Amino acid sequence: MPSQHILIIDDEADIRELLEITFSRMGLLSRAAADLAQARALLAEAHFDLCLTDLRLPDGSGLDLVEHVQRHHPHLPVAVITAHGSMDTAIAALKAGAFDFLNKPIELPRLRALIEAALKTATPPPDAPPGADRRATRLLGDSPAMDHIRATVAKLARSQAPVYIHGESGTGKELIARQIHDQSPRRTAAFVPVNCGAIPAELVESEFFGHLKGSFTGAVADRQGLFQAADGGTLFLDEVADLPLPMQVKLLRAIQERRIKPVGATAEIPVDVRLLSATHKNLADEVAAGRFRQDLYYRLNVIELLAPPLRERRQDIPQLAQHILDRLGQRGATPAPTLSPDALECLCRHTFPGNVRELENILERATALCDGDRIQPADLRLQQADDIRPDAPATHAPDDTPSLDATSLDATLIDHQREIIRRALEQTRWNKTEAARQLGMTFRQLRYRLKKLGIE
Ligand SMILES: Nc1ncnc2c1ncn2[C@@H]1O[C@H](COP(=O)(O)OP(=O)(O)OP(=O)(O)O)[C@@H](O)[C@H]1O
Repeated sequence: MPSQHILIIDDEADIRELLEITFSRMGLLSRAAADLAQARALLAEAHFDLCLTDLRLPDGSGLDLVEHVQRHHPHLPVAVITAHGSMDTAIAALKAGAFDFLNKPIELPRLRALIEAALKTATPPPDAPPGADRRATRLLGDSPAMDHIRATVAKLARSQAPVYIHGESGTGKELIARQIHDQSPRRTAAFVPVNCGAIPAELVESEFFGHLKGSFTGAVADRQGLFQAADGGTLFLDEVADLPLPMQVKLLRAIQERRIKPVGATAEIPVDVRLLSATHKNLADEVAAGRFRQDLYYRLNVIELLAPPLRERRQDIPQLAQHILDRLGQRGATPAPTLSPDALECLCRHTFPGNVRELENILERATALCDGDRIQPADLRLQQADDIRPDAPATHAPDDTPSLDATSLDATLIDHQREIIRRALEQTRWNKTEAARQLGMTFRQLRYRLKKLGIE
């Protein structure tokens, strides 16, 4: 990469020299500035591919430079050098838009990894390797909220900062995380999603960090953990609020040190992983309740992104519905039916407690149930679906369960409800609180419905 230029900003001459020598060994050109004023002047006169700045400078802070670059050279990545252990300043720099940070004393392998990653962000990301699995759908939607999310995703893809995505279930948090990865220079390495709530507490450490053969009963062979699987790529911690407290401590350490220790190993292994996390819970409340460590919260929540509920961006519904129907058509033997204008209007009025995932379920069911090639309002079964809305009043106390009246609720729908609820229960290993959440209803409403449908 002989033509790439790096701007070094540090007031200590020997650090400038060390960096210049390192870069020239990497085949990179560099120029150095001793303070902010010199740096600004150099930025105005020459083109750079990366800035590396100390935070404490004689005429201001490296954060001022991060802000200056954000404003005047928004595509130029800036990394900051921070004093060892000063995590607060590192986080402030990431929030201000720094691409990444480097602790003093500078470790050369880490410096090289940072430079390589930064220079990749400065050039357009390569195409995915042939045969790569392009699972992720595009983020669809015409609403200003989705425009904002797409623009933010494009910006965040250029940074290494941890991003915390929150929003109701089914709003597209995982899809957003995939998009950040897919648009980032890490896209040729793995995107590894993990549902933190689904791993038994006693196996979490081994799942995350791997283990050596014989390190515990059942460890019959060496096994790589999720951090190693995501090395060079992105680890997506879904439902991060469900991580057991002892594991939270270990995760924090792994993030800060950028090293992990497999269970049973004596030596640590360096890892280069970008962390994205999500939960439908309010993580700040979890911290206040003592269920989530504040220091880890602070470390994961460097940049926060909200996935808004579908009812707040109803104008996205037609495009999403069309996309879902097209996909169903590609999967099935016959083309998917189309929505009648009335059916579309009904969808646009629905509240979607289960968000886009609920829209997918409604359309899949309607495709199976409709006559001919047109979905009519009745095929959507929205009345009944609204019946299980979280905000729908719980009209029946669990103990005055009404008898099933086949005339008011047709048999197909009952079977369907039974199947949806049973699937949710199986997915959550019969955790009713979690199943109720996934279904977008209260625990009381689920209990009532279980009785009514005779599931126990
Ligand atoms: N903007 C969107 N464009 C296209 N598809 C979307 C969009 N948002 C969500 N989806 C689709 O909706 C489904 C649910 O999305 P996803 O799994 O990302 O939600 P989530 O918020 O992570 O849910 P949970 O909190 O339950 O894990 C997926 O099939 C996803 O592809």
